[in-house]
Amino acid sequence: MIFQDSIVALSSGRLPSGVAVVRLSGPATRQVLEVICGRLPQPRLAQFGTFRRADGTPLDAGLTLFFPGPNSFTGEDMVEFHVHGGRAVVAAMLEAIVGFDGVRHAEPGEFTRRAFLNGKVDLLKAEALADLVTAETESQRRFALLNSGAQSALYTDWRQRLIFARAMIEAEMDFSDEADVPGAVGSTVWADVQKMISEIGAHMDGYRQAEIIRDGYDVVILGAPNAGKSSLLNALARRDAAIVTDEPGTTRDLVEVVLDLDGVKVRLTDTAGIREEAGRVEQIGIDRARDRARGADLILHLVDLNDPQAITGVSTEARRLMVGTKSDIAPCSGLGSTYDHIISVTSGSGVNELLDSIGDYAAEAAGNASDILPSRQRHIELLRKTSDFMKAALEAPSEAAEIKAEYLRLAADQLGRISGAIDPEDLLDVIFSQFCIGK
Ligand SMILES: Nc1nc2c(c(=O)[nH]1)N(C=O)[C@@H](CNc1ccc(C(=O)N[C@@H](CCC(=O)O)C(=O)O)cc1)CN2
Ligand SMILES: Nc1nc2c(ncn2[C@@H]2O[C@H](COP(=O)(O)OP(=O)(O)OP(=O)(O)O)[C@@H](O)[C@H]2O)c(=O)[nH]1
Repeated sequence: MIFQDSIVALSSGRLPSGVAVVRLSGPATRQVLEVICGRLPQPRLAQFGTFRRADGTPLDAGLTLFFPGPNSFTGEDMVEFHVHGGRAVVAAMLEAIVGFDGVRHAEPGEFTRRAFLNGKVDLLKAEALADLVTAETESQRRFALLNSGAQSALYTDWRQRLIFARAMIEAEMDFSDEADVPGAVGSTVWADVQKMISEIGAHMDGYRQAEIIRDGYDVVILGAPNAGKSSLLNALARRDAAIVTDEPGTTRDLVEVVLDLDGVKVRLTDTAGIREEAGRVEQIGIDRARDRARGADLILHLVDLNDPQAITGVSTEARRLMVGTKSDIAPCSGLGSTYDHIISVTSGSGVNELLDSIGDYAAEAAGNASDILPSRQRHIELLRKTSDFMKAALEAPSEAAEIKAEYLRLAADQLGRISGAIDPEDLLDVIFSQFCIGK
């Protein structure tokens, strides 16, 4: 695809920085290079020199990397100017470059969008690159890197098998008048369609794991007022995120902290202490606590060993750890079997063991980030449609071979939409607007 506009942006991070990378892509690249560097540099070799405006005044001195199209990230002529990372330096470079005819500032994700439109990456890879840029934990990084290739391969394989299945069914239709066509073609084809339905189903089941990697493993601290919930949250977060007092009912709203436990993102939420007689504001907090517990992955149920009190109205499918608190002032007698952990935030006893347990459960739920999983709701919706069309193909009566073949075509098309091979236009704005500028 040939674009008239050239696009420029700062592609490296926040200024000031040691070095900043200004990236330009499009047909104006060569002309800009001839003016700013005074010549066209050798392709794909870093070259040092002075950058100048058209009137010869110097802008900065730095490295240039020229990627002639189509062998570049976008597929167009591209150049990277590696300049000193000062605000004024970058502003002067950008201003000089947008001064050329046909050059404008890039929109978020526009370099990757051009890479997609030029066939350099498919939508799955583009999404994975966005995930790689925003990855904060080790498991997010590994997952995004894996997805930048493996998801495409998996969906392409299914799509090709579906296209093959349809071709076989259509061939069988064309030759059905002839007596000696082997009827066995159909049965192998349908066995493979059945097999793909279960493969896709198993793959979709992994979406929760992908959500945990992306959004975090959801841990909720519950307990009666004064059980020591906020103290534990602060101890695990190693900062004063929640207010601690000896007054029951201190925490009224949800307080959330994000932890990185051995490369897995964990969201830890402190809640209002649950009790029956509460004032209006406190009651709202208690309702929120019960709500939050419903969707949690793990509940830490805290009980003050000196004053054990039940909590009511909590329904959740989450795993629950019973945690006895304030062991430093508790009489130590036969408490072991009721509690999974016994802790004292004051003395620190048991806190690291509890943190290790949370980390183990989170790591188990996130997996080892080596499975190929669907990574967007968009993928799930299209996979579900794929699978529904395949089921419809199987269920249609065998004399309606044409209808069966049509369902297989529809199924294959849904997979084509995931990678952007089919009908991508309506999706592009949604997907690329979530990128950062310069990517
Ligand atoms: N300086 C710099 N570092 C960077 C990037 C960049 O654009 N610039 N990247 C930006 O994301 C990533 C690397 N991704 C890249 C992907 C493709 C090509 C590229 O030139 N592709 C050509 C040639 C491939 C080849 O020689 O094998 C092509 O696809 O035709 C360059 C970088 C991370 N590091
Ligand atoms: N001795 C001792 N006191 C503790 C310990 N943990 C918390 N406390 C005290 O218990 C009181 C209540 O602690 P919080 O952490 O505010 O309890 P909470 O469960 O968040 O209370 P609410 O917000 O009212 O629901 C405070 O005075 C804390 O200092 C502990 O391990 N040992």
